[in-house]
Amino acid sequence: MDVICHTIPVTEPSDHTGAQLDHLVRRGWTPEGGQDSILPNHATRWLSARTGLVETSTPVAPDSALVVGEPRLPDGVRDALAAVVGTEHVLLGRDDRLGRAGGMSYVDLMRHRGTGDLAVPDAVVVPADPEQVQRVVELCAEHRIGLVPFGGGTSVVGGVTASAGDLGAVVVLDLCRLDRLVSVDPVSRLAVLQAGVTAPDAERMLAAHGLTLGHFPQSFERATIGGFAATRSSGQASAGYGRFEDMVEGLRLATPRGEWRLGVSPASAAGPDLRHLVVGSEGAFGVLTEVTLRVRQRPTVRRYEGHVLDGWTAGTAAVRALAQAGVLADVTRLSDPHETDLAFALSGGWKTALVRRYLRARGVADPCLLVLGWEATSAAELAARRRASLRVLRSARPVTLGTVIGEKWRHGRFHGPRQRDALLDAGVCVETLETATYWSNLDALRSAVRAALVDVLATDGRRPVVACHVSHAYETGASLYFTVLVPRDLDDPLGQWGRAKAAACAAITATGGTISHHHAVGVDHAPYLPAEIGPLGVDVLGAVKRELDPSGVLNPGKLLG
Ligand SMILES: Cc1cc2nc3c(=O)[nH]c(=O)nc-3n(C[C@H](O)[C@H](O)[C@H](O)COP(=O)(O)OP(=O)(O)OC[C@H]3O[C@@H](n4cnc5c(N)ncnc54)[C@H](O)[C@@H]3O)c2cc1C
Repeated sequence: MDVICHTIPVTEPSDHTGAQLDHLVRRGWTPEGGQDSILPNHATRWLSARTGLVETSTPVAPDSALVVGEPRLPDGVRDALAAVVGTEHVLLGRDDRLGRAGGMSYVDLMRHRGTGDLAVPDAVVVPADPEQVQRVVELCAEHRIGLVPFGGGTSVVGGVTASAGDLGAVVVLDLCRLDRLVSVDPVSRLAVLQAGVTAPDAERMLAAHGLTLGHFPQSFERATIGGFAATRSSGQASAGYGRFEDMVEGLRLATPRGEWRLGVSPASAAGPDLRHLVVGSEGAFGVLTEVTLRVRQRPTVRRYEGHVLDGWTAGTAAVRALAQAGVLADVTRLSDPHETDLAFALSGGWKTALVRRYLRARGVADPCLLVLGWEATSAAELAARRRASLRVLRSARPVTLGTVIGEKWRHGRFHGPRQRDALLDAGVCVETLETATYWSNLDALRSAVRAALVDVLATDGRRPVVACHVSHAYETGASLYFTVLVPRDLDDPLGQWGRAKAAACAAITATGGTISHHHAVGVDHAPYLPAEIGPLGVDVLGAVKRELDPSGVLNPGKLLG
C-alpha cells in the first residue's frame, strides 16, 4: 500500500503545560502590544461621526479584578486524572484556568475585561494522545465531572463555556498536545490529523507533501482540526475547497461508551452516514481525537481581484449567476454597501479616496465590493477558470478594480479580529452573526436581520453600523454574515448586545434562515435549534446524546441546551 506514515511533532520540544496558551489570549486576539491592534485616528474619527461614539477609551480591568473561585475538583478525581496524563498536565492554577474560561464572542471578551460573571473551569487537563483522551472521558463519566473539549477556543457561540450544569465540577480538556500529522495517503489524497492541530500547523505539515487542506476561516491562526469538525466550519475559500464537513472522510471519537471510529470508503450505501452525527456535535457526543481529511494538491498560482457592482440586488444576482453556472471563484465574497463603506472608512488614505472618486465617476451609486480569488496548480488552469467566471460576471456590468484590492484583501484576510481588540478598547460594541437561506429569500432575510439589529441598538443617540456580506455561495442559496458596530452602553454592555442578538435570532427564525451557517449552536443558539429541526429532531439528538453520554458529562449546556 502506498501510504507514508508520519508522526511529525509541530514544536520541538513540545511543551503544552500552560505556557503555550497564555490566559491573556482569552482577552483578545492580538498579543499584548501588537501593532495591528491599534485603531488609526481616522477610523476613530469616522466612528465618532458615523455612530455617535463619545467615550473612546475603555481599558480592560486588571486580571486581579476577575473573580476565580477555588477548584472544586475532588482530590480523588484529580489524582486519577494525574495518573492518566501526568501531574504536570492537570492544571489547577488561576491563570491556566482563566486562559480556558470561555471563547471569543463579544460577551466572552467583555467578561474577561471584568464585566459580568466568568465561568472558570475547576481544572484544565492536557492529554497527550487519543488513548489518554479516552481514559479522561471515562473518568469524567464515572465521577460525573463535566468535560469541555477545547481546541483553539475561538468559539463565538459559547461552545467552550465552562458550565458544570448540574454536575459538581467541570474540567476543560485542552487538546493542544494532540498536534501530529498521523499519516498521509498521497494516492487517495487523504491525511489523518490529530484533533488539536491548528490550521497553520496543518497547512505547514501538509505543504511538506505538496498538499493543502484549503480551509481558511478568519479564525485560521488559532482554530484546530477538531474544532472545525465539531462545528461544521466553513472557510473563506469554501467555494473552491468545500465546507469542512465536505473534507471529513473519517473520525475517531472518544465517548464514555468507548471509542467510535467511522469512515472506511469515499462513499457508502451502508445506511445513514453516521459521520454526520459526529461532525457538528460540538463536543456533546464525544471528543474527536483524529480526523481523516480529503486534501488537495497545493496551488502554485493564485489571483485575487476586486470588482464593484452597483447595489446589493445586482451584486447578489451576479454571485447567484456564478454559483448556478458552476463557475464560482475559490473565494467569492460580496460586501453590501454598508460593509463596502465600512471597509473604505477603516482603511482610509488617499488610495481609498481615489477609488471612491473613480466609482462616482463611473456612475456607481451604491458600491458593493466583490472579491474573487482563484487558486490553481497551473497558470493555464487558473486562466481558464477565471475566464469562465468573468464571462458570467460580465452581464452584471461590474466596475473592475484589478488585483490591488483583491491582494489587499488576501493579505489582510485574517487581520479583522485584531482590530476588534482595538475597537473594544475604544468603547465600541463589535460583534458578528451569520445565517443562510435560499436565494429567493436572501433579500428578505437580510432586511429582517438588519431591521431587528438597528431597531434594538439605535438608542440614546447611538447609530449602529450593520454591515453584511455573502462569503459562501451555493447553487440554491448563500450565507449572510453581519458585522455590527455601535457605541457600547457603558452601563449595561452585556444587556445591550443580548437584546440585539435575541432580536436578530428571532428575525432569522421568523424569516426562514438557519440559526447558524458556520458558527455552530453552542450555548447562544441552543434556544433557537428546536424551531429549526423540530421537536422530533431534538428528540433524536437527545437519544443519541443519552446513548453515547449516559451520565451527561460531555460539554454541558451546548447544542441541546
Ligand atoms: C475572529 C473569529 C473569526 C472566525 N471566523 C470563522 C470563519 O471564517 N468560519 C468559521 O467556520 N468559523 C469562524 N469562527 C468561529 C470558530 O473559529 C470556529 O467555530 C472554529 O471551528 C472553532 O475551532 P476551535 O478549534 O477554536 O474550537 P473551539 O472554539 O475550541 O471549540 C468549538 C466547539 O467545538 C468543540 N470541540 C473543540 N475541539 C473538539 C474536539 N476535538 N472534539 C469534540 N469537540 C470539540 C468545543 O467543545 C466547542 O463546542 C471565527 C471565530 C473568531 C473568534
